[in-house]
Amino acid sequence: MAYRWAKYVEGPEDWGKCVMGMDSQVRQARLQLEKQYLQSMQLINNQQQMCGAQKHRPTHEDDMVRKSRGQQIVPEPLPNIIDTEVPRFPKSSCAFRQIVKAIQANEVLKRLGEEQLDTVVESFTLTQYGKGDSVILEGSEGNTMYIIAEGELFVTQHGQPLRTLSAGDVFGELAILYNCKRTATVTATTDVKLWEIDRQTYRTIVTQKHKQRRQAILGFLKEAHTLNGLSDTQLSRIIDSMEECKFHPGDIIVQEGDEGKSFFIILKGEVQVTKEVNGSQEQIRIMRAGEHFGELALIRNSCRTATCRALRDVTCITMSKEDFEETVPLDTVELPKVDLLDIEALHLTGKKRISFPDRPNVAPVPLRLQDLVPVLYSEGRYMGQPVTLGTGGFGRVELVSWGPGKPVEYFALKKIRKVHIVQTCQEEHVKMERQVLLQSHSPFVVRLYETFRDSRYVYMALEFCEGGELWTKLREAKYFTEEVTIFCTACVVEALDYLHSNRIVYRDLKPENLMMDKHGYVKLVDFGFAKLLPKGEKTYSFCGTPEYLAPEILLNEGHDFAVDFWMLGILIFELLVGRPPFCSSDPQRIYSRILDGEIYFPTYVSEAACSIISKLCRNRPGRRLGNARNGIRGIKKHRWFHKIKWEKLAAHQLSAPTAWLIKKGSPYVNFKRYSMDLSAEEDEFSGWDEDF
Ligand SMILES: Nc1ncnc2c1ncn2[C@@H]1O[C@H](COP(=O)(O)OP(=O)(O)OP(=O)(O)O)[C@@H](O)[C@H]1O
Ligand SMILES: Nc1nc2c(ncn2[C@@H]2O[C@@H]3COP(=O)(O)O[C@H]3[C@H]2O)c(=O)[nH]1
Ligand SMILES: Nc1nc2c(ncn2[C@@H]2O[C@@H]3COP(=O)(O)O[C@H]3[C@H]2O)c(=O)[nH]1
Repeated sequence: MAYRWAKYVEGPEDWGKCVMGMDSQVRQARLQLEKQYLQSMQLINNQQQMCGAQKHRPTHEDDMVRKSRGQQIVPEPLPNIIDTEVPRFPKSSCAFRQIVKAIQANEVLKRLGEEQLDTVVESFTLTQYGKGDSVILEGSEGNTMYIIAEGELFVTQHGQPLRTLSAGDVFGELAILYNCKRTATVTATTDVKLWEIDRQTYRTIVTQKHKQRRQAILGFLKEAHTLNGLSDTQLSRIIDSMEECKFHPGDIIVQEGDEGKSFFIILKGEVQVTKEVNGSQEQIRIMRAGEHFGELALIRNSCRTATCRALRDVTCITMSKEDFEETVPLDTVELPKVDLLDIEALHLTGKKRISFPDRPNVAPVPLRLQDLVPVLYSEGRYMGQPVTLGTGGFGRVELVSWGPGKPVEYFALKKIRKVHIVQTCQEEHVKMERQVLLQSHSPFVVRLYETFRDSRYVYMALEFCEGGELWTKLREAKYFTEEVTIFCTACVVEALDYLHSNRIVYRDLKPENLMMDKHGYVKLVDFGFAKLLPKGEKTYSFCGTPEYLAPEILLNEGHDFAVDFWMLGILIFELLVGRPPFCSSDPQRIYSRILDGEIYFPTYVSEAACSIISKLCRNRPGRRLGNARNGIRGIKKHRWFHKIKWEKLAAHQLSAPTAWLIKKGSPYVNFKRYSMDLSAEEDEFSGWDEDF
């Protein structure tokens, strides 16, 4: 289908949140935004023209639907990386510059902060290969990234020549982010010298630096008397909303008499504070790293009371008044004695937050593996073979029911190959999946009745979602109507609400992980990446599906519940459009687009949908809808969801607009057909699975 694309600019109520930095710049940027907004609204309404910069218009490749399932990036166990000392290797300034230049030419790595960059560069080691040596073999697992110091190499794929690489070129760069398979072979055509760095070293540096920086900023915020009394969780949210800005010597950051719109914390450099006395500027003080300014006008709702000027190169983190208010209400700034988020949570639970229908998380009678029998295909080419509902790298999910003489009741039996789990070091994740699912009692989360084990498999007896996968339905329909999308994602919001209030972050939202019951209600399945996360803490594992990864995961900044809101925004987009907003056959391009953060919408997408997606997919996690002080209620109250009666949805009292997607017939009619699994599985006796 051919349609036009537009870049959405958040509406007037969001303008203050769109722009950070100096007040005078804010005013200019607002005018610009206002102009763009009016233009884009006109264009969206007319559905006639492109808005935004033409040169960024999505290419033909972007326009294609996602035909294959998103490849999961499995969290990698990296024990104690955070506490490890990274090796450093002194380099000549010429070598240093060569490495910096190569990094800065890379779409993802160029976003490293100054301190991270220096340490990363120092950690590269020099290695040599002879003419004819293969440095990378297509299909092998990658752990190292290279920059060519001297010599030439040749790239081939499936035996076909691709290109020549020479001094300064980077290759094998994806391996620095995660454990991926090499996509091409790289062979030295001369003797070569290469700079190399492995993933563990890179991640250790980046993660350590982010942690140190976060700790330092938290320390500064705790010192700020105006924020005295805010909890660590609130301060952490403030950090998640703040952006870095730089000023040159002489720049006026805050002008006396101007309207105050943001406040600043100095990370580096010196800021002079002056006040006008009898027509001339009198210095009041010099402020340095750790001190903050610009809060007075913000709190008093008055004009700036002094001028603040950069004395040398200054780096600050800054936050707008609107963001500050969204994170922590201003009227509580001076005297919050208790954790507001706790009060909010109490208030919510007291208000009979979710009234689930009475569905205990247990099967009618105790389940035993020997009581379950496979359901067999009753027609077609697989007639008489066991019904497989789905497969994954782990094994498969089969349809089973009680044995003869019992009432007909179906279960989905997930069989996980133990050898595979041990080989890929996924024991902890499978255990976590079991723990989270057994503890979850929500109609929007697939129920786990019982788990079993034998010498080859661990088993999960799951509630059978007979409506099938949303992914398959989406491929059949190409894209969903707004009504269907609203309903599906409302179910997801309920699931996230439930999980987050139980401190569980999901981390793998996508249509492939959503299934429907027979009425068309949507449930989350596949909790392989779910994690219990204490309040205010971050987790650092790199995992998810490329198109759905949040910027903070890509940047190894540490992430928390806000990644689920980002992924919700991507999901809404994919359901409405048929493909995610950041899409390419080349993962590097996906990542660079995610980090650029510009979303282009086909013009048929409603303004309300553009608005909610843009708010969920804000780059800074602290600024995302769902992560502000109203929590997930902020999402539920968004106008895009105005037709959803949340209490009725929770009680399954709404008729699902998805019902027409579900075929009637055999219990497996909504599933693809699979032939029988004939592979011989190995035994595994290490005992990691004794809880199953
Ligand atoms: N409760 C269920 N009811 C019906 N079918 C199911 C159920 N759970 C899983 N399936 C089917 O099995 C497939 C694989 O299940 P699941 O996603 O849980 O496994 P996974 O290993 O975690 O998969 P992947 O390797 O894709 O991550 C699903 O895509 C779906 O088709
Ligand atoms: N797939 C592919 N890789 C290329 C190309 N040109 C250079 N390379 C590099 O070859 C490398 C092979 O291993 P990786 O997949 O890790 O990373 C790949 C790229 O860095 C190209 O055109 N295609
Ligand atoms: N008025 C005043 N502002 C100061 C002083 N020292 C630092 N500042 C900072 O200068 C800032 C100017 O902008 P604001 O009035 O928003 O907030 C002010 C304070 O954060 C001082 O002695 N007087």
